[in-house]
This record gives sequence, structure tokens and C-alpha cells, in this order.
Amino acid sequence: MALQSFRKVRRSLLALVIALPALYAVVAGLAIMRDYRSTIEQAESDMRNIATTLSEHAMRTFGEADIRLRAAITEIERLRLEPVPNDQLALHNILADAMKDAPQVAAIGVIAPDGISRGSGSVYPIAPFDNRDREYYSYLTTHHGSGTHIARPIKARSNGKWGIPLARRIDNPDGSLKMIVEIAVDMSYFDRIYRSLNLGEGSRLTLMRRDGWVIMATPMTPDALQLNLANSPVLARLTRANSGAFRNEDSVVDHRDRIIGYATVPESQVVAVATITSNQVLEPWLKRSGETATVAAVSSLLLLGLLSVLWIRLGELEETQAGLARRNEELDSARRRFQELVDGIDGIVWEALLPDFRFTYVSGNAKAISGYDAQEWMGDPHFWNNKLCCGADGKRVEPVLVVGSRGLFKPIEHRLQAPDGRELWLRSNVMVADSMGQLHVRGITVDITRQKRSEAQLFQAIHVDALTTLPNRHAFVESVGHALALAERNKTIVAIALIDVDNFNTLNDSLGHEAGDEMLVGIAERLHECLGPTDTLARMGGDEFAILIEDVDRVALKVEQLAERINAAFQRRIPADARELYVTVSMGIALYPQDGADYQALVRNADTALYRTKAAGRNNWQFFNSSMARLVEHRLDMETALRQALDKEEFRLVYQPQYSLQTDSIIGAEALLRWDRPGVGLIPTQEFIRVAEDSGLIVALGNWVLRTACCQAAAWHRVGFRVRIAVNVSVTQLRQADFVERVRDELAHSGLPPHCLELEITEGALISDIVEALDKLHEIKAMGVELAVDDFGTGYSSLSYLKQMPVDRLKVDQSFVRDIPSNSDDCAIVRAILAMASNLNLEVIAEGVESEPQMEFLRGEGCQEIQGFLLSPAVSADNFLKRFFGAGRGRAVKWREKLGGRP
Ligand SMILES: Nc1nc2c(ncn2[C@@H]2O[C@H](COP(=O)(O)O[C@H]3[C@@H](O)[C@H](n4cnc5c(=O)[nH]c(N)nc54)O[C@@H]3COP(=O)(O)O)[C@@H](O)[C@H]2O)c(=O)[nH]1
Repeated sequence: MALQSFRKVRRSLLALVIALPALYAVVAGLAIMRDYRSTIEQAESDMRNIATTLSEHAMRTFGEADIRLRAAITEIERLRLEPVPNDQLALHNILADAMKDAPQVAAIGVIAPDGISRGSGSVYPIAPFDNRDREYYSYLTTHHGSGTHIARPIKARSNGKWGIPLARRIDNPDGSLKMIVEIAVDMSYFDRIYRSLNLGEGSRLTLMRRDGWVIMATPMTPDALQLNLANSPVLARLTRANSGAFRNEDSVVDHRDRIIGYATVPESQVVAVATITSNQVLEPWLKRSGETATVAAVSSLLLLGLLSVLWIRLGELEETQAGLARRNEELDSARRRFQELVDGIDGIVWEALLPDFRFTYVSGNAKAISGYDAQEWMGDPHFWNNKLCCGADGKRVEPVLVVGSRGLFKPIEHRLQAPDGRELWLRSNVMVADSMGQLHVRGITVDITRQKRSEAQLFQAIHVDALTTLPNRHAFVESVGHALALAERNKTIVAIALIDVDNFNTLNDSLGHEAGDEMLVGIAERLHECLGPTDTLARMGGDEFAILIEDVDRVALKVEQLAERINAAFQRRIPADARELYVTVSMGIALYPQDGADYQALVRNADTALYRTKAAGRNNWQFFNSSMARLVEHRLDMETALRQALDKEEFRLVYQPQYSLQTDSIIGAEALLRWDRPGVGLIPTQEFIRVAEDSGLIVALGNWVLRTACCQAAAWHRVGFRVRIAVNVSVTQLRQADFVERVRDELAHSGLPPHCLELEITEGALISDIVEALDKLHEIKAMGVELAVDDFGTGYSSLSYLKQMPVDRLKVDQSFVRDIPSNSDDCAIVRAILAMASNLNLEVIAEGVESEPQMEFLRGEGCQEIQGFLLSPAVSADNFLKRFFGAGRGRAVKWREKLGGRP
């Protein structure tokens, strides 16, 4: 039964619980009321009947007494007797005769007109009682011709009995009263009969005259005969009809609620009245009503009990039903949530029966994901075997392999041929469950085709160099790892060769990056040609390549052969930018296990060997050796010391004057860094600068130099010594994103005018980073700062590249100055630089000028400025000020003489 029906039934039941007792009460009430009315009506009817009976009885009684009265009168009149003593005996005889056999007659007598008793039926001779106080005397003496008058009861003086007198007049012929004959009906006679009716305590039987006087009452109370209803409204109701009945709630006699029946005694002025108290009448009714009410109440209670049990039972059922409904709702909700979950999952949710792997449930998104709809999955009992069983390796994935430990997910990857021919990669997470004794496999199958593709791409990106398609550094690290593990097991030797393309950056910058890339591809191919069958070539980045040579039994021979093959391969030109160029490579080699136990150590040492190869003039190869290791150690030591040197303020700047050949005066100073390493002494600047460059410390160091130099120059300016300060800037510094800001800040911080600062940037640095550098140089130039190309001539500067540079000055490298004017080649180079600078409107400063011939040659060729030991080595700031401030114009040679010349 539905919950609603239960509720309806319970509601109906509740209505019944309320209505039934009410109905019972109403029905019982109505029955009681009807009973009440019929009881009252019955009592009225009874009282009326009794009154009628009384009236008939009274009629008979009074009638008989009246007959006897009349018979006596007839006899008296016949005998013409008088109410005198002489006739007393005769009167007595007549009267005694009239009483004969009449037990109801209490007395009979004759009263003279003067009220004196003159005869008695029961007593002879009679005492002359005075009867003038009698009601019948006063009535009959005042009413002529009246018939028998029923008078109010009296107590007979002759025998003391109470009786109801019936009296008549006997008149003289003249109409005057001759005598009154009176017969009294014994009231005890009525009383006896009335009592014999046994009507109960509350009943009252009365004879009453129409004028309201009570003449007989049972029970007889002392004042009953004194009662006169003349003024009571009841009298009117008692005389309204011959007979009748009514209820009077306020009885005249005793103020009780009574049922009254009445009946007129025919041919008389008397009414018979029978009353009974309503209480007495209603007593049985009350009893019955009580019983009815009890029955109603008990049956109501029983019914209520029954209904309550039913109510409780239904409540329990309703509760159960509600619980079931709730459970159903929860189940529905869970089902909905499950469905939403399944719909929301980007995978096919399924269940299959073991052991044959037949699908019993497949979510609706199967078609969208796999190309086969759920029916196809479930319809084909061999769907798994036919469609899904192809694993990553192309082999069948047997169901038993899919099923992991019970209850645990075991992901498998497999391929699926979609109906449209696409090959999909799927991953299924499966779980084995035992449901009602049946083994199931449940799983979620997701499409991982894109992920697989991405993985492949990622693998490619991680392991393959995009340009050359060679394994990249990452792949090389892995390969070396595997090779070392194998070598450790097999006790074999592994060689790692690091290869750098000589001067690649310069070539790359001068030819353009596209040509550089083309060249790298060509180099990779060329190197690849040289590999042995087990060797692995990788591109480590930029122009750096590496070769892994495994199982090197005859180390030197095998590596030498490889080096020779490489050397031979690079005898041929490599195509680049529609040209063909000769390229050389340098190589450093480290061996496992003697040069390192792991990748890092081997590569570091191979790098050291490569470094040494380059330092030794490039286009060659070297094995790593222990002395190289010491070099490396030394480098590391210096790096550590360098890091601390800044904090410990171990650096200082010295200043080398720059001299104008046009004005013969000191026009500037180059700030040069010095490191007095405690316990070691002065470290060659070139040496620690290289380490600082390699370790990145050059940035912090360069910033310190820039700030110190600017502050020093500004200090000189403040005392009036307005010279230009040249500061060396490394390529690493130039690469810093905030380099321009840094220059701006230091100028602002020191207060040095921008045009008094010159930044010297090496030609190599400018070439390697020309695109990035250009913007920064333009910004710096826009500030007013001057720019000089340091070590000019050592790089591969071309006219076109110089044209783009916002430089002011070219600084001819000292290697070209050293042998002028004796070396014609150097002279030619210096002339060419000067000519080119002139064409580009650039000034030229020659560094490393140590002799007067050099100076004069330069002056003669139009060089604007010189710098070198001829004038002065770099000196401290104080010395610089002392020596050159206020020194005035003069020949450089004089300066030298003056200052003490060569250091
Ligand atoms: N990035 C930075 N590089 C710096 C800084 N300070 C110096 N350097 C660079 O270090 C290299 C070596 O410098 P240094 O040992 O100071 O040598 C300089 C001069 O002492 C030397 N010189 C000057 N005149 C002569 C001479 O007549 N003969 C001779 N044999 N040597 C001479 O030349 C060096 C100056 O070179 P340059 O900078 O090219 O003008 C050197 O490359 C410095 O640039 C620094 O703070 N930052």
C-alpha cells in the first residue's frame, strides 16, 4: 500500500475515532431523550388513567352515598319528621338504615336550621352538637335549591371519624330550611383503596373540589385538607378538560416536580387528581439511561481501544512504509547520484562476469568514447577478447592478467580498433568483486589516446634534440647511467667524449642563426658518420656534442680511432647558408672508472679535458688527466674564495690613464680590478675574471666595479678633475635584464654625468648577443653614456655589424699594437681599423702602447687616444689624482719621464 493510502486510512481512522464516540453519544443521547419523553408521557398517561379510575371510584362512592342520603330524605319527608327531639328516634332509625351495609359511610345525621344535631344514624340519642361551624351548614343555609353539596371534610362529633360530608336541604313548604341531612363518606375508605394502589412514595392521590379545596388526599398530611388551589394556575389546568395530564415542575403541595393526571368526577364539582414525582417516574429512566450511557461508553471505549490498536498498527505500518519510501528515495537518489557520477566520468563504467568476461553493464558514454555503443559491448559475449584485449605490446591481454588481487584496482592499458578505423589507447582500472556468490570485474575505461600521444611527444621532447634529432642531454644522461651500470657489472671501460665546435658562436653570429642551425645539423651528421656500432652521439645543447663509447677494451686505440675519424670527417666542408665552410671541433675525453664513478664526475672531467684542448689551440682532443684535475680543483678553490672576497672587501680598483694624442692630455682612466688574495697575493685579473664569468659571480663583482668606479670618478669631478672613467663590462653583466637600470642607478647614486662614463664591452660579447645587446646599448647610449668596443680586431667584426652598434670608440687590441711599427701586417691592420673607424665616425683608442715609436705611429695614422705602460700602468685612485690632476698639457713621453715610465 502506498504511503499516501496509509495516511488516508489513518486519517479516516482518526475521523472514526473522533466521530464514532460522538455518534454513540448522539445516538445514546437521542435514545435517552426519547426514553425520557416516553417515560414522562407514560407517567402522564398513567396518572391520567389513575385519576380517571379515582374519579369513577369517587363517582360511584359519592353516588351511592348520595342515593342513601336521598333515600333517607325521602323517608324523612314521607314520615314528615321534624328535627325535634320527639322525632329523634324515628330519624335515627331512618338514618341507621341508610348506613346499613355501607362501610364507606362514616356518619349520617340531621341538623336543625339552628345548626344543632337532631338525629344520627350511629348514635341515639344524640347530643345537641352545634354544627354552625360546618362548611356545608353555612353553604346550604345560603344556597336554596342546591342539590347535594359535597362539603369539605369534617371529623364526626358523634364517632370522631373523618368523612367527606354530602349534604342536602329539606325545605319547608314556604321554602325555608326545615333541616339539613348530611352523610359523611369515610375518608379512611378512600385512603385504604388509594393506598392499595401502591403507587409509590412520590405519588399523591387527591380529590379536589372545583373551587380549589382539597377534600381527600393520600397520603394525608395535617395541612392537606387546608389546601386551597383557588389562586394557583394549576387549578385552571385541572379544570380545563374532563381529564388530562401535565407536568408541573413546582408542585403547590410540596414544590416538587410532578406529573399530574386529572379527571372530573362526573355529576359533581369534584376532580380526581393523581400525581407522582418526576423523580420517581424518571428513576427507572435514569437507571436505563445510565445503562445506555454505560453501554455506549463501554462500547465506545472498546471501539476506541480497537481503533487505537488499529491506529498504532497503521502508524507502525506507515512508519515502515515511510521507512521504505525513504529507503526508496535514498536508493533513487543514490541511483541518480551514481548515474550523474557515471555520466560525469570521462570514462566507460562497466561490469563483466567472470570467468568469461561477458559485460553485464556498460555506461551510456561507451559509444562516444570507444565508438561501440553499450549494446555492442554487452551483446558480444567475446567483446573483451575481440576488441579490448590488445595490449600495449600488441599482444592479447588475457582476462586473467587483468584481474588483480580481489578488490584491488589494477590498471591496464590496451588498444582498441574503433569502428571508423582509428586506433584508440584505453586504460582500464579494474576491480574484482564478489556479488552474491558470482565473481564480477568492475572497471572504468578511459580514453588515453591523447595522453599517449602527449607522452610520446613528451618523450620525444625530453629525449630528442629537435634540431638534429639526436638524443639530447637528458637521453644521454640516461644512456650513460645504463652504460655505467653495465660496465660496473661487466668490469668494462666506458668513455665519454665532449665535443665543442670551435668558434661556433662567432660563426653563428656572423652567418645568422638559420645558417648556424644548418651547420649544427651538418656537424651532427658528420659526427654520426664517425660512430662505432655501439657508440651513442648526443647533442648536449648549443654547439656541444657528446659521444658515449661503451665497452672500451683498448681505450687509447678505440678513442684515437674515433678522433681520427672525426678529424678526417671535418676535413670536408660543411654546408651553411648556401656556402660551405671548414669547421673544426675540440674534444675532451674522460674514462670510467678511472676518471669518475658517475655521470657528473665523468662529464666534469671530460669538460676539463675539453677546456684544456681549447686552451691549447683547439681542433684537437685530449684525455683527462690528474693534472687537469688539479686545475679544476684550483678553479673550484678560487671560485669559493671569490665568493667570500666581495664580503671581505678583498677587491680594489686601480686606474690606468687614457691619453689624448690630439690634446696631449689625460682625458680618462680605465678602472681595472685587482684581487689581493690574503695569503696568496695578487691574483692575475684575467684568471679570476674567467672564473667569475664561469660561476656567474661576475655580475655581483661587475656591479661593485661599476659603483666604485662611478663614485671615484664623481669624487674626482667634485675636486675639479673631470676625466672620463672607462669600466669593463662582461657579457654576463650585459645579459642581465636590469643592466640598463643598474647603470642608470649608479649614475644617479654617484652623481657622475653620464657622458663621463664609458662602458667597455668586448667585441666577442657584442657579437654573441648582438640582438639582445643592441636594445640595451641604445638605451644606455640614450642616457649619454659612451660605449667602446674592447679588444677590437680579435673578433669577427664586420662593417655591417659595427654600423648597428651605438658605439663611440674602438679600442684596438694590444696584440696589434705590440709589434708596430716594425710588423707590417700589424701596421696594416691598425691602418684598416683606423680607416674603418673613420668611415663610421668612430674614435679609436690603442691599448698596450709601451713605446714612443708605437705612439708616434698611431699619432701619424690618426689614432685619437692611447693607453699603455708608456704613460703609466694602472695606479691607485689616490696616486692617479696626485699624478695626473693639474698636470697640464705635455707630451706623453714627458709624462712618462715625469711619472717614472714602465712599471
Ligand atoms: N669584466 C671586467 N674585466 C676586467 C676588469 N678589470 C680588468 N678586466 C679585464 O681583465 C683583463 C686583464 O686585465 P689587466 O690584468 O688589468 O690588464 C689590463 C692592463 O693592465 C693591461 N695593459 C695596459 N697597458 C698595457 C701595456 O702597455 N702592456 C701590457 N702588456 N699590458 C697592458 O691590459 C689590460 C687592459 O685591457 P683592456 O680591458 O682590454 O683595456 C683585461 O681583459 C681586462 O679588460 C673589470 O673590472 N671587469
